[in-house]
Amino acid sequence: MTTNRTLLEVDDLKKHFPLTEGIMKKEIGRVKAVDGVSFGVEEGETFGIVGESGCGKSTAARTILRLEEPTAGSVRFDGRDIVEYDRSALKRFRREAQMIFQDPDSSFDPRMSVGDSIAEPLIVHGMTDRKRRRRIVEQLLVRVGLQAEDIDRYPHELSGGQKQRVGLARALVLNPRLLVADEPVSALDVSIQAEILSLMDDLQTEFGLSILLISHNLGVVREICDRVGVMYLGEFVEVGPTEELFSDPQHPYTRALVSAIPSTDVSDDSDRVRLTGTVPDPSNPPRGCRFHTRCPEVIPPDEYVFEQATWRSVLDFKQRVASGELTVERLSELLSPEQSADEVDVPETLPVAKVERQLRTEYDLPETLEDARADEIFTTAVDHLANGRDDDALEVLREEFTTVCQESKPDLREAVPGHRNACHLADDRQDVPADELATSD
Ligand SMILES: Nc1ncnc2c1ncn2[C@@H]1O[C@H](COP(=O)(O)OP(=O)(O)OP(=O)(O)O)[C@@H](O)[C@H]1O
Repeated sequence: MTTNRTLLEVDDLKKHFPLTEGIMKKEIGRVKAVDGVSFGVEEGETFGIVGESGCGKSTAARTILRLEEPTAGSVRFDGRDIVEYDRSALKRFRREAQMIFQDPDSSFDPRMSVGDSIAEPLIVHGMTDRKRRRRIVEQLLVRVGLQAEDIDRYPHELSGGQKQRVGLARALVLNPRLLVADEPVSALDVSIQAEILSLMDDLQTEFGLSILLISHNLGVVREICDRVGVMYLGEFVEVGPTEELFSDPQHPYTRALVSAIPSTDVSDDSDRVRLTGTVPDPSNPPRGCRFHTRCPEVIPPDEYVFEQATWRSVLDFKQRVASGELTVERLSELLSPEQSADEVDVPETLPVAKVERQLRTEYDLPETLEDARADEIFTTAVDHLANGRDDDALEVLREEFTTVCQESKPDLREAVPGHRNACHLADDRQDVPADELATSD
């Protein structure tokens, strides 16, 4: 139950880590782990951040809690910027904003009893009355589904699920207003996951908590989040109400993630979107839309007619040429897959027709592209490659096979009230009145 009062407000938050070299630690680049993220969490609301491993979720959470200093942007908690907190405000913030982790062991000292672990924050914050502490801890243990007698047990005597319940008790003992949960259930069995999520949901209502839930698992965020932000390479690509985001995902990346959620009908994967390629390096993110290098819906150039899947393959080919991988040497290896790399004879030039056949097979391209002019460009590029002129091949491809997705960065904009997404495909929709959008399919 939210109050419509914003507790946490994150504005254009950035956290970059320097990449250094040598003993002088010369900066040679920056990992843009979080690169301009904005969202708010209301009192009593659960906001989820979801995305693949390495997209910056944990760094965002740690920076929001000021466990890392932000590179830029602001985080306001209850209206005040956390970067400007003095010591006493920071101490209060440490009480009001708590975190739980994937591995509950990391928050426990194995030599401390469950009771002592949960009570530790009370001592740190000045509660000296031992009996009172014990009473509070016993009540909390019951509240998180354990027994008062568990107070004298030790972490090694507990199962993973029980440990996470103790982790929750410890996080709640100071009566916080915000709980940041970083992959709180991903180390647990699926049956236990549902129990812990349902417990978090109950505790939220009971304690009037706001929760920031971080997970790579869409099923988990769908379970308890009111709203979700989908993160890719340090940025949000879509932010919206959970059910809307799952039933009508606006961004191709969200569509791909949602389609990959295992269906109850295992034979039905007809709508499943398969993403090609790996997540690019966050120290050198792609130009334009960061997702364009993997996007199944990447926009083709106006000048040519392409089937969508063919255009994706052509761009994959262009990216491989740009990576400098398709040298005559590498192509020779591709043409002789039965030989090991050091056995392959590398001539100065290769037969163009053979290379072309091989590349068409590899990129699942038809014998001739639908658009005759596009086919000519492809053949010209292959001709350059087969003759060792990689730079010329790249120049032709760069000049002719362009996409707005690479050329300009889409803004995160509201296409439907309360639902933002950053995609050029949605740009046409920006001018349509919101009430029409809500009813259009
Ligand atoms: N202290 C650090 N120094 C340098 N790079 C870092 C540091 N912490 C994180 N990174 C990098 O920042 C990027 C984002 O990492 P982060 O852990 O926030 O992602 P994540 O989405 O939480 O992934 P995971 O679920 O795998 O932890 C990664 O490329 C990671 O290697």
